[in-house]
Amino acid sequence: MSDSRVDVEQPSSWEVRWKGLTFKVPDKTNGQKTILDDCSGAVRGGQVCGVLGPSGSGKTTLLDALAGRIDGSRKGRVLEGDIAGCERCAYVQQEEALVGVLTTKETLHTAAALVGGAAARQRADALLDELGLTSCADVIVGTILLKGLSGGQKRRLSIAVELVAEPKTLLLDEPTSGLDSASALAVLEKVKAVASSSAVAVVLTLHQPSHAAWQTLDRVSFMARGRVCYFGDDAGLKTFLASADSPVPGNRDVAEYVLSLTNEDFPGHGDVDSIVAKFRETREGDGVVEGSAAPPRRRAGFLTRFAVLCGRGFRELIRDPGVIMVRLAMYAMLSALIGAMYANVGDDKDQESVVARVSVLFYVAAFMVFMSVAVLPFVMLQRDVFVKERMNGHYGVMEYVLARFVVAVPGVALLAIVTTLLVVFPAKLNGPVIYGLDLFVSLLVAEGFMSLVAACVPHYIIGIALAAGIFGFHMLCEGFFKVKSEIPDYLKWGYYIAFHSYTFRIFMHNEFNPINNLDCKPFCDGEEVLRFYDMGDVDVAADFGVLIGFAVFFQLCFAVVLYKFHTGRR
Ligand SMILES: Nc1ncnc2c1ncn2[C@@H]1O[C@H](COP(=O)(O)OP(=O)(O)OP(=O)(O)O)[C@@H](O)[C@H]1O
Repeated sequence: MSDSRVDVEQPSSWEVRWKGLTFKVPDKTNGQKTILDDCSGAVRGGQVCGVLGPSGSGKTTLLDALAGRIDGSRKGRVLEGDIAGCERCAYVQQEEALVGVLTTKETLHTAAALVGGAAARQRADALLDELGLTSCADVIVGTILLKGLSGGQKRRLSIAVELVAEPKTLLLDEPTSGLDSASALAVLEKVKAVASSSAVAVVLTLHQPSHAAWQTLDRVSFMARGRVCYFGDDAGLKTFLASADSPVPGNRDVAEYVLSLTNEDFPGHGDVDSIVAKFRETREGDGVVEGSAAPPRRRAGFLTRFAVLCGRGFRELIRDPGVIMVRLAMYAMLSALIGAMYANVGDDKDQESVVARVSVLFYVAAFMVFMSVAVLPFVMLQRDVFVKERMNGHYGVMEYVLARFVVAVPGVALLAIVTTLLVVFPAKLNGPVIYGLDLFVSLLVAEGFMSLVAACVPHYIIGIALAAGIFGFHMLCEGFFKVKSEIPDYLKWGYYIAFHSYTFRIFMHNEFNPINNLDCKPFCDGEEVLRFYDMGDVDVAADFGVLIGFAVFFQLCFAVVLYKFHTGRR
């Protein structure tokens, strides 16, 4: 499909054109299911084309195909046809993917900063006005807890965000779904105005347009079971229907009539096969247009994009501190309880004290790191915004992953500091600095691991179950329940791949290495305790190196998974 895009000549005055689009997927019962069947159409810059049809008729799939978001290389699939004029297109999908804590103006200014240049910022300000968002410029988009923009305002903001980069073609999937008729009309009227003023070709899907909404459309395409029943303008539609022996009754709304005529799910529909056959005799969109390709989308440099993403991430963290605050409260509460339960244990030199110190260190290495699972739903929530922005060319994977990492560092540092203060000092353990650093690096590793899991699973419940299982295995292997030499050979790899092992080793060395004398039977000093736990050979610097290696490895894997699998292509 991608190669075939060059086969169609490019338009001079801007035009998006598709010809013979066919998409088939494997199907268990029939061998193959046709989702799009020889669909064609053309929309000029400044025009708005509405794609209508019953549910499941292939409207969204058509937009996906135009946006290049269908993976035709998957086994058993067929994707054929030619597309021109979508090289610089923006796609606004049905589900909004916006950052909830940013205001309307900030959202547009962030989009402008990612494009780069003063002109983009001016355009963002102009779009505020053009899309009727001035009155809500300082209102936040809205989160689960904080009410923000209305549905219609969010829809217009999503569109405005994409228009900042001056696309030539704008694809909108169901821009009016879930809106009342006045809001739906407002969205369509604004889109129509921007299309005219910026000469953007707009293709949008609609379900049941009101009469006023219908008037905003320059072109319409009716679809049924993946086939085009009609493509053209309003006047041509009536003529065509009359020629296809299905004239529009005088008392019927034309859009409503055609939708009932082509909806084969319910009784009373027309002969769709013959309407499609009739249209194919005379259809539009099969011609060839001449012209030149659009220049590529403008984008700020890598460092600017990285800085913008960092800025946005920190702003999110500060404005919506709920997640980090809940985590902080949990760490502080558990740490205070550990500190209280094991108060002054470091003053004692007996066997009980040795057992107690090892227990505290194991608990913190295992459970405090395990609590990083809380990161998972948060990463998954951000995933939709990432995919949308990446697909529309706002930024790439590397700057996104780097910025997420940088934004996570202060929160993780805070968790490590609070835990260290509330555990090490009341329990009078040794080496608070190394202890805190060990916990800090381990929590960063765990954050990276959880980000990777979040990128790999379709639902957070699966992710939490998976992470809990892996962390459980790590705890089992980290050298507490069974020391390294006692772990069966066939499971010894678990000790090495469990990053908890290195966290625990550093804790143990930090605690027991400085102890020169102990007042208990099996151990006369800290060295002996370490040897007992098979940790006589611990090299703290090397183990820190391994932990840092894990942190880098998980972030790289996270980037690779995002790059390969979160493309927005389906
Ligand atoms: N990759 C795919 N594999 C299997 N079936 C698919 C695939 N993509 C789309 N379909 C099927 O093709 C049909 C058309 O889907 P599409 O989402 O394009 O319809 P639609 O007209 O946008 O529907 P709605 O108005 O309800 O959103 C549906 O039956 C859908 O299940």
